[in-house]
Amino acid sequence: MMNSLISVQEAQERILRFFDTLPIETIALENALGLVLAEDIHAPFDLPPFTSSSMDGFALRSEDIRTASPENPVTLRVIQDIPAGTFPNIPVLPGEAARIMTGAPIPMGVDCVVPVENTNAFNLKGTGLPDTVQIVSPVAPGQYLRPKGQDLQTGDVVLRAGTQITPQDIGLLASMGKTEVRVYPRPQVILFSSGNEIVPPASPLEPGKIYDSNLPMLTAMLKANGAVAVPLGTLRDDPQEILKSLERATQQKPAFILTSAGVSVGTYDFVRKVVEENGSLDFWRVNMRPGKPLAFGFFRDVPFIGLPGNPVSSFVGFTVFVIPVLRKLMGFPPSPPPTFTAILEENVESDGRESYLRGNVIFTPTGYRAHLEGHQGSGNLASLSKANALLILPSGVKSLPAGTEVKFWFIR
Ligand SMILES: Nc1nc2c(c(=O)[nH]1)N[C@H]1C(S)=C(S)[C@@H](COP(=O)(O)OP(=O)(O)OC[C@H]3O[C@@H](n4cnc5c(N)ncnc54)[C@H](O)[C@@H]3O)O[C@H]1N2
Ligand code: MOO
Repeated sequence: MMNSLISVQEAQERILRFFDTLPIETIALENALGLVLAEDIHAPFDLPPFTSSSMDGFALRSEDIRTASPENPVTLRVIQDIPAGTFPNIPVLPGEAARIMTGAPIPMGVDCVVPVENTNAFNLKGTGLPDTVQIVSPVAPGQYLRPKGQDLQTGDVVLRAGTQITPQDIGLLASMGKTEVRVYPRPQVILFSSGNEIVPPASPLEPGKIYDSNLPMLTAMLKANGAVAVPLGTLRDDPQEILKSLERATQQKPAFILTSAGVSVGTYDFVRKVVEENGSLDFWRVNMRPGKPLAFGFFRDVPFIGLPGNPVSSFVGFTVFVIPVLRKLMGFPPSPPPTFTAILEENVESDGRESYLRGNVIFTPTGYRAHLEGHQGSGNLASLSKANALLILPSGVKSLPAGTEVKFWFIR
């Protein structure tokens, strides 16, 4: 068999060049979490929209209470009650005060609010409006007011195109009355597992069969990265069935088709063959460990990514190749995943392929320290589940001694 491995970087580039950002869509704000904004957002009005009190207390003229002290309190006439949600129409004149609650608009004529703690009406809960109030200390003009437009002024840029929408952004957009935003939408990805030995977790486990871990794992990885996953079950090792299933998948016009297994050199590895005969195969082997038999091409005119069947290989292949594709489709700028450096606590060996080893990294006062986590066989999901990082050995490196630096990505 001819050895035609391409590097991880070349494989990434060869895949990414066939993808573009998806056409912009307007979607409901509640569905926008995690998506990338495709428009600048300007404040449609000032925020806060009116000057309000920041304390429960009394709104008044600061000059009226300049001399107030516990020994010589100033008594003012209480002329109105301003609960939050109302709008006051009566101005406050010299010698007068309005009872006001946090968030309520201030009336005309006042320039400050005195918190209840500085009055003789310390507990306002459930009390009727008093005729007078005694103020026991002065406050400066402007105190305990939240001025109109303090946070944002009409027309200010609130969020820039390219921002990934967070829960706090959703809160901010809602505070401006927004119900929809223009975003790069979620790509729809159709995925299959494959292999005659694979059965779905609900069914009885007969001899020679194993439960399908890849379809649920890859579905979850797609969702975790913002895509709409459409898992369509397991392809049997039968070229006709694989062909029919892939044809059905193309009718849904997915961003791409993702499969696990059936891409290696086994007698019954038909997935790659069906793609090759009904489209084109760009490459199918990468100089990496695990995850070498990774296939990329087109089935008809739909991009196809075939991940290796070994569950850890599938996980690593998804992390290295599928996440960048999703990010590009969803309008993220091209950038490598956050990469950190740790000191190895043990010797680490590989075979010279670019390697992604399961590790555990802890933070210490002198920086991150890393050790391998469990058996590195690419079928072993328990060690992957236990690991919190993938330790990355560059291509050509067969060993790294304890005490040297290793690059890593967090995976939990
Ligand atoms: N002669 C060679 N044999 C193999 C090579 C090779 O270069 N020469 N590469 C090995 C490597 S590395 C990998 S990775 C696998 C990949 O093979 P396939 O992608 O064709 O996958 P299968 O052979 O069908 O399955 C591999 C392994 O994974 C299990 N599997 C498959 N699907 C699932 C699933 N949905 N859930 C859980 N486990 C799954 C399957 O039962 C096999 O044990 O090929 C090596 N062989
Ligand atoms: O590449 Mo295989 O993925 O080493 O297990």
